[in-house]
Amino acid sequence: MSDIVEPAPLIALRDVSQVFHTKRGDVPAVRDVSLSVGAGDVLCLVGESGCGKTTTARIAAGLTAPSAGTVEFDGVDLASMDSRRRHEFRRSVQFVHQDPYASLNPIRSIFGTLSAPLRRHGLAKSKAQAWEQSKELLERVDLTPAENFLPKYPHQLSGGQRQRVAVARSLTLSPKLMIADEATSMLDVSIRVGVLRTLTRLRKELDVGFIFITHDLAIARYFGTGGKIAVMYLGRIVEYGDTHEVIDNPRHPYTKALLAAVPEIDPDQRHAHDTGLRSVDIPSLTDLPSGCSFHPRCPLYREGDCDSELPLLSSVESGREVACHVVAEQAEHVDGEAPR
Ligand SMILES: Nc1ncnc2c1ncn2[C@@H]1O[C@H](COP(=O)(O)OP(=O)(O)OP(=O)(O)O)[C@@H](O)[C@H]1O
Repeated sequence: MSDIVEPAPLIALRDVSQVFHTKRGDVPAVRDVSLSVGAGDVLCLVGESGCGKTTTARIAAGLTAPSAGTVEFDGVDLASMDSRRRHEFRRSVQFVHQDPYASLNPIRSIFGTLSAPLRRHGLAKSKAQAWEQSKELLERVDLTPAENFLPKYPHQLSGGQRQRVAVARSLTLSPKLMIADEATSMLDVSIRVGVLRTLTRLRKELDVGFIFITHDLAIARYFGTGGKIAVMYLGRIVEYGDTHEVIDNPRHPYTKALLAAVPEIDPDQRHAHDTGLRSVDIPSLTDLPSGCSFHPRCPLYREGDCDSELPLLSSVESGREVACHVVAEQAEHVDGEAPR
């Protein structure tokens, strides 16, 4: 037996589920999700609105306790952490929200926003030190000359500049894991690219792990280079693998439909707009279809198993997992073929 012990991933969600009890009935927002992110790695979570991306991210950040399953950070179960470890965890995991305007205090200057956590955690001993460190943080996120921005208030900045401040604030406590939830989706396209470039540079420079949530597959492809992607549908992961490989060669019919729905500028590529879906309506989480939740929309639908048996994620090729009866069966046939 080998003595080599694999390091624990930075964060690991194991069989995590989240049910919200509402007047409409129980909403199973996340169902049996398992995923992990290592130090310096990136995982993109993609899928349509309401598929459970934010709930998964909030569970990973310890902002919501899951109804079932466990979350481990650095190998320690969140539920069993003592207050010191929990404090460390809170410092180590930072969330960047979609709307920087809502997440920044309007009556606090940028210096006030950045210096508060530095002073509170004893990282800056004096106002002068806090000023220098805040300046460095703004330079890190390409807001220069930093001293011009520090006295300003959020309303005096553009959307892109505000999001850069939100990113700078998330860096104040030197996190190990950043969770970016649609962090660029509210920005104009031209500004979005600049903020994405900054985030990509930070990812490389700081060696932090990233959970990057987006509904935009082009953005996932750009930011998730060299990382993994998990495609979610109605609370479950339906496809998982290397980001570029999944986007360039999707296997699950839902991932294919998501990619086909991406608008195409080139008129020769217009056929790509045909998603192949049998229905555009997304079923309700309070009244999920039997078997595979995707079966009422699925172009590969097969009566018998798809509408009665839940497909679990299974390996269909090296490094690729797909939750689909038909794709799994096709993969088995390919594997079972006699070598020619
Ligand atoms: N606190 C809550 N109480 C009740 N239902 C909730 C709550 N939070 C989320 N939901 C529901 O859970 C489902 C998943 O929501 P979630 O925000 O995780 O999805 P999402 O993929 O991030 O979508 P979006 O991109 O629109 O934010 C949705 O049906 C949502 O209405």
